[in-house]
Amino acid sequence: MPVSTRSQINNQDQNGSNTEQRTRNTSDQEGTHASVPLRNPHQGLKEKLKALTLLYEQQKKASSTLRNLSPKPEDKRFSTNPSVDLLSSCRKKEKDFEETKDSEQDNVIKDSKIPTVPTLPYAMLNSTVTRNLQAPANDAKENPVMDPDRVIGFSLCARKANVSTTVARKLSMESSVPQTEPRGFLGNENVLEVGKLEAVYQKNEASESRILVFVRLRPMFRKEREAGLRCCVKIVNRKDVYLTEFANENDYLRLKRIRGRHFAFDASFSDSTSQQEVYSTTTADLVEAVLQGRNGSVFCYGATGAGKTYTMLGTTENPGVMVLAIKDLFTKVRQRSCDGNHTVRLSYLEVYNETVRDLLSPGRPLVLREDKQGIIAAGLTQYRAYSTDEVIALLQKGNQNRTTEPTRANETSSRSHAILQVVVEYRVKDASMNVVNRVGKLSLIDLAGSERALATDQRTLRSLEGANINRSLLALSSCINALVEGKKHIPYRNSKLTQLLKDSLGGVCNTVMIANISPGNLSFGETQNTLHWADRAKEIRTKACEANFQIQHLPESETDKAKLLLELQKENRELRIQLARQQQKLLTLQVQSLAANASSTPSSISSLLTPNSQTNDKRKTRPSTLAGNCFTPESRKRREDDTVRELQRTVKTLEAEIERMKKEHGSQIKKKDERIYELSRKSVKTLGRDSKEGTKRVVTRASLRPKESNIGELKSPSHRFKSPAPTTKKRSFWDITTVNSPSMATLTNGRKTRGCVIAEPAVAPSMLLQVRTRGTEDPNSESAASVSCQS
Ligand SMILES: Nc1ncnc2c1ncn2[C@@H]1O[C@H](COP(=O)(O)OP(=O)(O)OP(=O)(O)O)[C@@H](O)[C@H]1O
Repeated sequence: MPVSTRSQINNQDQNGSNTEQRTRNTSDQEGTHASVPLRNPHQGLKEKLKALTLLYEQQKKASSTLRNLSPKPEDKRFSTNPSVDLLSSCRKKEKDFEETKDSEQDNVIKDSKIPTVPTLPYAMLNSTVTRNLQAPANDAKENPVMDPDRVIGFSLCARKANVSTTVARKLSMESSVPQTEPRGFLGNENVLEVGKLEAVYQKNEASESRILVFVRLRPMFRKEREAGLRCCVKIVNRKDVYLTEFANENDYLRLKRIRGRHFAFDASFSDSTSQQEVYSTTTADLVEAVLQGRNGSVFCYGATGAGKTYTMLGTTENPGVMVLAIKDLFTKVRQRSCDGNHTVRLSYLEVYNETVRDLLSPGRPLVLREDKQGIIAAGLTQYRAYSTDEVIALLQKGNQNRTTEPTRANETSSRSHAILQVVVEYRVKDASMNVVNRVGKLSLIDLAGSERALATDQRTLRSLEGANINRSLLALSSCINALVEGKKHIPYRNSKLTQLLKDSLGGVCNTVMIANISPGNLSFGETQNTLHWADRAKEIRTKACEANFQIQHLPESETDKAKLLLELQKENRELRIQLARQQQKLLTLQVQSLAANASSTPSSISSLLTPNSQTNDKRKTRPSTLAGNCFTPESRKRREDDTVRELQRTVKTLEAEIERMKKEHGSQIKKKDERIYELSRKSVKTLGRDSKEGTKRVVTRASLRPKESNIGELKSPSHRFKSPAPTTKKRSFWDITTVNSPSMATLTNGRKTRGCVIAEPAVAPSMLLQVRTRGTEDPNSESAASVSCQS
């Protein structure tokens, strides 16, 4: 029985073997010629074997090409066998690729939209091992292939890495990275541009938001190095994380086996990255967004001892994200305080063994409630903070209250999840006097470490804590899973932690996750776990984060009041300015009038007082002197003093004059009274005689007074009923002066103003002076006295 058929032979023919062709022809010929000899029944199998051998040799060639690539010295720690140093081979491939940028690889990348650097070596490997490419994606994650070259196993992981990288890159590139960017990842452009992340945030704000995921590798401790631990994590290009699993030393069969995985994140920080760099790449933009009324969350996730607390809190010398964010926040608030009122309030709580506790004022456990703002811890203290120092003091106080215990894995292990919440409220009045209220909330979360019971402690309390920590982290991972899968129900209620993180994960929030990992190969399991969840978290989409604006429309009456208040304040300001101007003017006028008085008053007064023309002449020169030395401070003061002295002298003279006149007046009145008395006596005698003649006449003192028709018209009624003596006494100096003035006839009311007196021509000596002169001449002269008395 012929085993092989024509079709089989044809198939083999397609493989192109001349020998086979010849054999087939021979057999055909043999077949056509009468007696068909019996074929060897194993012939077909042999041919098959040949073809397979050929294929095998081809594959072997391809893998030997890879093996020939020499490893770089710094990568040796990743490999027990230099010939299979995966990372170094990848590097070499990358380098080769750089040199032949325009080669077919570009086309592959273009077609498949696979980023260049990390994918290239794997792409090549994948093309070599086509079978692996067809493997289902799910298997690819952890699919060590036991192959003589062992590289294939990594290539499978790498294929998955390609997938994840593609997802990550797509997300990043969608928003910020230009399409030509992949080449930039090749070594030269290692520096991660923070601006790109800003663009991601902006994109997030615009439509949908996704969680940004960062990875931070902690440095290896000396203790770990001394214990012979090897570093299983390598960070390349500030984005890609290569995780290598070394075989167990006791597993002799798999001693040379290496498994690995590749991950890509928004940014990955190596063990030498500074705290400031971590802060500015991950959180600085969130702080800015919070000030604009958006919510932001940063949480650290990772195994115990991986550096979460170090990243969030840091040390005194190297403060962490919490401290740097608060500092930045206050700096920005101070810069903007001129255009509104900012209020910063903060609270600090921990979730320990599924109970929520206030770290700033410890007491009874708090109850979580859901209201319009989301989940809140009822009774949580909110401190109003005014400065960074105050916040740092509060943080220290809170940390003292936080539960930490030494475990086998970490000497200062945090046994609780700590959440620092900073609420920034910004109030400002817009043009229409409405109060605009913006509220932004920043949550900074330091999670407790996920751990294995063995890694920490076996004691009861510690294991209980560990179980609770793990339970809440498990709940967190369930939520992440549900969110990634787009499920309707997200099991937030499974733990207190997820309830508190509800806003950050699925709410209206910009969220950042920092996955902390340890470098030691002993922590491979935890590191892989952390990276797995971090990779998953990248796919979580939160709701578009819009600014929390609240506009409070004031009632009309309030608006009117506010407007009125503003108007009044404006008016008040203007009036104050006017007043200041007027006061200045007044001061100038006073100075001028003082100067004018200094020049005119003494001369006029003295002209009134002294008829001496010499004195007048002397004084008349003053104005010219004043005009000459126009207000030099010394001369002005001197002149003012002179004026004052002169005025004082004049006043004294006038007072003396008045006294003298009073005396004279008194004596004249006395004389008059005596005369009246005499006259009345005489008239009584005459009356006596008249009565004898039959006529009765009543004589009063007033009737005896001389007629005062010329001035009596304007006398007050009291004048009529008072005795002459007091009336005369009451008359003032000015009345005397005016009455005696010769120009009196020209005055309407018989009264002169003070100005008129001063304006009296100096040449006409006043009556007062005449009186004095006459008085001096003949003080007892009756006629003179009577004239003055009449006045
Ligand atoms: N980037 C780093 N640079 C220097 N030291 C670090 C770094 N990260 C962590 N460490 C150190 O590692 C130790 C453990 O870190 P840390 O306490 O932050 O871990 P953790 O993840 O918070 O652990 P746990 O979950 O148990 O609280 C600390 O002594 C810390 O100072």
